[in-house]
Amino acid sequence: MSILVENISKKFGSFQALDRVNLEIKNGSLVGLLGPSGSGKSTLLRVLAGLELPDSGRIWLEGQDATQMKLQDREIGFVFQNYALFPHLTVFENIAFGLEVKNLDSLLKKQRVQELLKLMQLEKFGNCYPNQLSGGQRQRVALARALAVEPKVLLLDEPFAALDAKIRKQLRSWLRELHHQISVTTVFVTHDYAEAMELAQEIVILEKGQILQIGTAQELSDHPTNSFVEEFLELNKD
Ligand SMILES: Nc1ncnc2c1ncn2[C@@H]1O[C@H](COP(=O)(O)OP(=O)(O)OP(=O)(O)O)[C@@H](O)[C@H]1O
Repeated sequence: MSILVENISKKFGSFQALDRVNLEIKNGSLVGLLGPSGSGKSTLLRVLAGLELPDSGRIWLEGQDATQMKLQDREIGFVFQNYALFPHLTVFENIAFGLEVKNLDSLLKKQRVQELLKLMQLEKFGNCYPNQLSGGQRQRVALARALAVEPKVLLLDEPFAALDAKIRKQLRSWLRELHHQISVTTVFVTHDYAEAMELAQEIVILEKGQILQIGTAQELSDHPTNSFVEEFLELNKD
């Protein structure tokens, strides 16, 4: 699904979290929102999800005005930094939970969960409980649950931030491969330059609620259009 963000502004009290943001996200792309803490990345993602209403501007999903549409009507999967799995449900049940809202018969549901377990390389863990899994495995379960309903957009808010560097790196290449396989339009938030560089086809740099530059990793590092981008990329290189 394509996404068009048109002149979106959002204030919290007197704080301008988003300031006239315009952004076009093509169907099937993998886009990273990158910027320092407080730059508005999560707010933009939450506005896309319908978890936050903008003060002004519009969100278009596949050409349809979705500005006032609720999360459950947007066909969006959302994954947060902390996996938020149900501890008393098995991996299988956690993934199936996403399907409860759909009126599928139990055989189809079972098949869909099995497919997702396979896709996430978690076949062996269907009967385990979240506390028997590593952080990386839990985050894959969270992704599987988000994908269970076959969303048209996947929104990821710092999905790997709570994990250690090695696992984070593994999950990045795994997510890239997954996106290659399923091509669902994906927008992820990160403050990690390396993560954005390695994962995103297109990187959006935010600062103080505004988009400073949009480009591929190569374009940004070769031609930063202003000194903030240049310094931010330089500072966060390693
Ligand atoms: N619900 C809210 N109420 C009040 N202020 C908020 C709310 N949500 C976000 N903010 C403020 O808006 C600013 C932007 O927040 P946001 O979470 O979008 O930034 P971010 O770029 O994702 O930062 P971080 O990397 O630290 O998560 C922050 O200063 C935050 O305190």
